[in-house]
Amino acid sequence: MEATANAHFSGVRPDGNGHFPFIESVHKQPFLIGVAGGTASGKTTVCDMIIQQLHDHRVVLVNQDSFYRGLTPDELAHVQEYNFDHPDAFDTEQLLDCVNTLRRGESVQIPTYDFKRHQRCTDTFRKVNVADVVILEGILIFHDPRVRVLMNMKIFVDTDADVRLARRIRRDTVERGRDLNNVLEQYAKFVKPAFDDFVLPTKKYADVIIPRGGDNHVAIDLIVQHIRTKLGQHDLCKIYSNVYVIQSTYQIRGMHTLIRDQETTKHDFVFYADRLIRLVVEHGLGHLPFTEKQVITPTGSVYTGVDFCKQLCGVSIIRSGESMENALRACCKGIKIGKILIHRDGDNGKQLIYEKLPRDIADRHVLLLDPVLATGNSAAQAIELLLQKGVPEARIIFLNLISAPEGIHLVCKRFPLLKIVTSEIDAALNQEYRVVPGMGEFGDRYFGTDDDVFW
Ligand SMILES: Nc1nc2c(ncn2[C@@H]2O[C@H](COP(=O)(O)OP(=O)(O)OP(=O)(O)O)[C@@H](O)[C@H]2O)c(=O)[nH]1
Ligand SMILES: O=P(O)(O)OC[C@H]1O[C@H](OP(=O)(O)OP(=O)(O)O)[C@H](O)[C@@H]1O
Ligand SMILES: O=c1cc[nH]c(=O)[nH]1
Repeated sequence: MEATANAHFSGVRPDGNGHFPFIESVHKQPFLIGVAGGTASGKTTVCDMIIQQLHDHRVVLVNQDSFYRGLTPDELAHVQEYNFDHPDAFDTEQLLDCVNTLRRGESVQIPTYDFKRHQRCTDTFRKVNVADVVILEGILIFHDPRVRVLMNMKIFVDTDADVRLARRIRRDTVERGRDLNNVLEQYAKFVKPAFDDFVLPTKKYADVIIPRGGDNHVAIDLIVQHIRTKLGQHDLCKIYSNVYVIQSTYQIRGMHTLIRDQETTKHDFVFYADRLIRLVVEHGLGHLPFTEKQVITPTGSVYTGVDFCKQLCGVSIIRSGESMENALRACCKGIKIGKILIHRDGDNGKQLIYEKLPRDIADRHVLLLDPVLATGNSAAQAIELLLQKGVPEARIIFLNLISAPEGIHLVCKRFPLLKIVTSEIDAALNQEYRVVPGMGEFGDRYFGTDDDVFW
């Protein structure tokens, strides 16, 4: 039963061992942020605030401190002479290995370091799972160019030396039970010179310098906004400025998880596909031109707002595109909706069979509706027809739920002026031109025309 459903939805058949070649998770590289700065500059506070504000994304923190090398018996005997602030005090090779493992989408075991014994805890590790964002934090995290080059964003926390010294004295005496004289001696002998020689020179690599550390709420808000924008951007959005992916949130990921799950019932599939379609439609409408409009409110005051674009229509690609019509009608009262039927001849060839479009379509902005962009052939046929009818390319907005990179390349190269608004970009097409991971045959799942499935 499951195998039937599996083979149907993904268009993939199991190999001789019963494995489905495309059933593997497709990972996206995490966004890597480096946070450097002098001792007790407030790096931890900055990281905590970023994590807190990115609450709807998975964020993991990796401290450079975890990669301190344990001291040898000889070094331990002369611990007062040991320079914990020198780059050699860290096992950077191991840090690099861990970061590369996380970038490959695998979880990793991070060592734990005992500040009291100056030793690694040999039997305790911290398991770090892959996440949307990985923050690397430490005084010398920008020192090694091999680590630096992996970072998507570099932040330097810049706090006055006297503030840092005061915090350090407090932390080391109160939290780490050290003697005040030792703390001051270590600071003068190692911490300060190493800051000048190794930490401060890495400030030039920072993309953002935060004065006053965790107290600087404005800087942290701006950083979080930037990270959010970057997280919502697929690499293809960087290549084609006319591709828009709606901002991913856990809410949206949850809906995608449901519609992509082969075990989701027709009822739930329709419910969650409809919710996502509504979001895509609202987002797409946001790309239409607005004109300024003033109204008088019941308090007699003037409110300066905007007026929605009037000359628009929808065009659905039969049959899956029809699933998007209700959402469009719900947002735009009385909107005209034309239809185009394209017949799939084999898997790659497309033939236009039927069209019924508003007569004045050339004067309208067109929202083209189809939940799946796979090879892009259906969309390209539909767009060609709209252009023949006189619709300017720049007035077409193509709305869909899932796009394959192949379809995006085809449509964007051929029609660079139109806009694509989608809710997720998938990994690829399989040999049968189905989107993977995908959601199977959208039309069959939405309209319940699949007899083989088990619901
Ligand atoms: N005495 C001693 N100092 C150590 C040891 N290991 C690390 N350090 C000190 O720990 C410091 C690194 O951590 P910091 O950047 O100050 O710590 P932090 O808590 O991340 O700092 P902020 O979050 O910026 O406040 C270095 O300056 C080292 O001198 C140790 O085993 N013994
Ligand atoms: O980018 P492409 O490779 O052209 O594939 C995408 C097309 O495939 C699906 O329609 P399908 O032909 O399965 O018909 P349906 O709408 O009746 O399900 C989908 O709704 C698109 O129209
Ligand atoms: O994966 C695909 C490809 C085309 N059409 C679909 O509905 N799904």
